[in-house]
Amino acid sequence: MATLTDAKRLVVKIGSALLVDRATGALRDDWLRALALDVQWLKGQGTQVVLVSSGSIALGRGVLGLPATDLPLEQSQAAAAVGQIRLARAYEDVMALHGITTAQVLMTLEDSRDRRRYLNSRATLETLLALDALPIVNENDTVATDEIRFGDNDRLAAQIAATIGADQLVLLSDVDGFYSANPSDDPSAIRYNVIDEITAKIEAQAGDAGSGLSKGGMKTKLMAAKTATAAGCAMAICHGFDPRPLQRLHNGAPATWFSATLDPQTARKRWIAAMKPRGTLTLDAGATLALENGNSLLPAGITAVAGDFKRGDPVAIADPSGHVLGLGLARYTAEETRTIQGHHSARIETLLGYPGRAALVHRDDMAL
Ligand SMILES: Nc1ncnc2c1ncn2[C@@H]1O[C@H](COP(=O)(O)OP(=O)(O)O)[C@@H](O)[C@H]1O
Ligand SMILES: N[C@@H](CCC(=O)OP(=O)(O)O)C(=O)O
Repeated sequence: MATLTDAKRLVVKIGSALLVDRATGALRDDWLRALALDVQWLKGQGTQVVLVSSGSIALGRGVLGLPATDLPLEQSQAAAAVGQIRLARAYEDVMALHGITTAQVLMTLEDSRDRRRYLNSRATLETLLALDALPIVNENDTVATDEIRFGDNDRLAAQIAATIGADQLVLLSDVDGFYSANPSDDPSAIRYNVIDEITAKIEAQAGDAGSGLSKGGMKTKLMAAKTATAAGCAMAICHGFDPRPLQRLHNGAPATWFSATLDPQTARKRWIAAMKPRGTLTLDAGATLALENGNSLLPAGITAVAGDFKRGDPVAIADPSGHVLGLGLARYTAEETRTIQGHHSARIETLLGYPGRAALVHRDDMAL
């Protein structure tokens, strides 16, 4: 079974009920201060951490004097606008005490559906992690309309975990795991320790959210588990209300773990391999060898470009004899590729008139 400190890359989702006091609508400062200790401890062990934090609507509604009931969309968006700025500030203040730089990342569902935006958000998150910043992600509630929103951060967190190839996702909740029935309605319900496969029986056992502040309940947590585990990321649901929940989990606090059956790299390569190519890049012998040695594909090694593709589209990669080696996601359009093919990466800016990325297909975006 997975343990927390095995994770190289960890995504932690924090539900509204943990951050915001239900009775007063105020931020739970002590809890947040203790969370910073958990983050510092994990980073000290070499784990890269991304937080997905809810709480903007719960915080903002208190400030605006809105009721703690379901709000109309415009009011919840207004509450999110007021709450998000406070939430970001609170994280910044508390993490700065430990020398941790925070970064606010606001996402919409479209950012994960559109491949270009998906690749851009992935590159930004990768860069933030490389620069040792702590990304704090939330849905961009103020602009996301009903049809195009995640609506809950359980699925957003799973999407982020899949996007950055995290190996573990922890959902800090107001319940210590997934039970055979909603434990607040059925005291005889039993908690699962490990779920290897999400069967129809398990799906039938998932209920809605219990508290007025929360959105998802177990239904969205199961959807999150499907997304995460299919991307090679193990997922835990555990109780987050008491201080230092991550250290508690590490020390054996009760939880439900959803197992991942493959690693994130393999999952990503399978995902790419299943795509339909929009064009073909033919390589020279040197580039073919470079790819076989695990390198990215540079424009210099391309001898021919077929098809019409946009940035982020899948393209087939062929050796000099036309034999298809595999698939990759292009970082340039077909037109741009034709302009820079056969040229050294240092000349890209001169040829295109704007700076570009050195690799045409990054090795992480390739399935050979
Ligand atoms: N099978 C189940 N096992 C555990 N909790 C369940 C189950 N079905 C429904 N729930 C409810 O889901 C709640 C947790 O989800 P939610 O309220 O959305 O929390 P969060 O704010 O962490 O997203 C639990 O408190 C419980 O009331
Ligand atoms: N984006 C919303 C969070 C929605 C949500 O999933 O809430 P929760 O069930 O408490 O994790 C907010 O910041 O209020």
